[in-house]
Amino acid sequence: MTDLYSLKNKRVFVAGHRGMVGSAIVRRLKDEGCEILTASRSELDLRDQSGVRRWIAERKPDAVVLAAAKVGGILANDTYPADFLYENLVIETNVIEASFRSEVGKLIFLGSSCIYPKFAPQPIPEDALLTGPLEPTNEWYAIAKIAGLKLCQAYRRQHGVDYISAMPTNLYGPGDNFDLEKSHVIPALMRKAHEAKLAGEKQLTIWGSGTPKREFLHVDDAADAMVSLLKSYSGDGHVNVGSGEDIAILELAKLVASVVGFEGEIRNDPTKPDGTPRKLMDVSRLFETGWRPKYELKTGLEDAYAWFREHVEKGEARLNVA
Ligand SMILES: NC(=O)c1ccc[n+]([C@@H]2O[C@H](COP(=O)([O-])OP(=O)(O)OC[C@H]3O[C@@H](n4cnc5c(N)ncnc54)[C@H](OP(=O)(O)O)[C@@H]3O)[C@@H](O)[C@H]2O)c1
Ligand SMILES: C[C@@H]1O[C@H](OP(=O)(O)OP(=O)(O)OC[C@H]2O[C@@H](n3cnc4c(=O)[nH]c(N)nc43)[C@H](O)[C@@H]2O)[C@@H](O)[C@H](O)[C@@H]1O
Repeated sequence: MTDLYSLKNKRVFVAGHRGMVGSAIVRRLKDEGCEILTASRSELDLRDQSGVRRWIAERKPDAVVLAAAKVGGILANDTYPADFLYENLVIETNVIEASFRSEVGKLIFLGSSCIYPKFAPQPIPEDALLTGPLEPTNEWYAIAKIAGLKLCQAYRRQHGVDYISAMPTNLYGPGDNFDLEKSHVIPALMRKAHEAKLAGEKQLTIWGSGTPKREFLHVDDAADAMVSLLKSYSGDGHVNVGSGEDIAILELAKLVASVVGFEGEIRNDPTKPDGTPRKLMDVSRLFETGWRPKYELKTGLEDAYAWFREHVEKGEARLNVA
């Protein structure tokens, strides 16, 4: 990738620095020689418009990474539609507008692969956006994320600012949310397999039919891609960020079980939703820059499980989230 924007000696605000993605971006940015600005939620609630305007005006970052959001898996998205739509809309509008007011030159907004239609062509190219109905379990979150990427595009077109958007696929890794009801599939299955192994249980239950396919990316690879885009991408269109490979949920469950060392039976719970049948993104726009992920799924899962075991023993893993 050719660098167009240097982060050296820049002041970079990472919104959401305590989350899985934000903390990975902070780790990755340490190689860039920049000053990293952060604010905990108690210091700055990103839903507070005047607070966000004031905080950004006082700190004057050069660049902003917008990795703060209300995030959850399929059931959380389906259960709390108002929270997922309202909180995400307000966080992104506050941060993007306040950044523009304070003359922040560069901003990267993080969306999600759920922005695409439920039955989009596979692999999903960036131009599949707004070509069909969304997956009902996460349409609220998807609409907020579409608004966020459109807001970046609108500020770019009207005001000429260099605000870009990345759409990451399903992510996993250190710092994930392991709440059994509100998490994504990998942390949920990892915790279920770990607890079943410790308890000597003979069965583990996965949600839905096990047939949906998903694409996964280790969060450190995602953070590396985001920082690469921040330095080298300056386009009007959003960029898919993924591994380019997908796997059926039942196969994923078997892989997680083998990484954890759970040898029992895997059962289905058909009362839980499957969600979209397949969500593999076309990552050629990103791969054309030369960027590639470093983790294979199995080695990424081993890394994530090593992190989980260490932190669950110390009481530092997120097992119950609000
Ligand atoms: N995880 C995935 O599979 C995935 C996939 C695609 C895209 N993404 C995107 O990546 C970004 C980060 O996701 P993540 O997985 O890192 O989620 P996460 O672990 O839940 O982190 C979200 C972060 O946002 C912060 N936050 C939320 N509401 C806030 C508020 N009102 N004020 C201040 N801070 C607030 C949280 O603060 P607290 O620590 O105080 O709660 C947390 O630090 C999101 O934009 C998400 O859409 C994630
Ligand atoms: C990246 C995120 O993807 C999310 O969709 P989505 O891929 O279905 O998110 P997940 O919650 O990871 O679920 C992926 C698939 O795994 C199945 N699954 C099996 N067992 C489990 C389990 O124990 N927990 C969970 N959570 N799933 C499980 C689930 O039914 C679904 O088919 C969106 O709701 C968000 O908006 C976001 O975009």
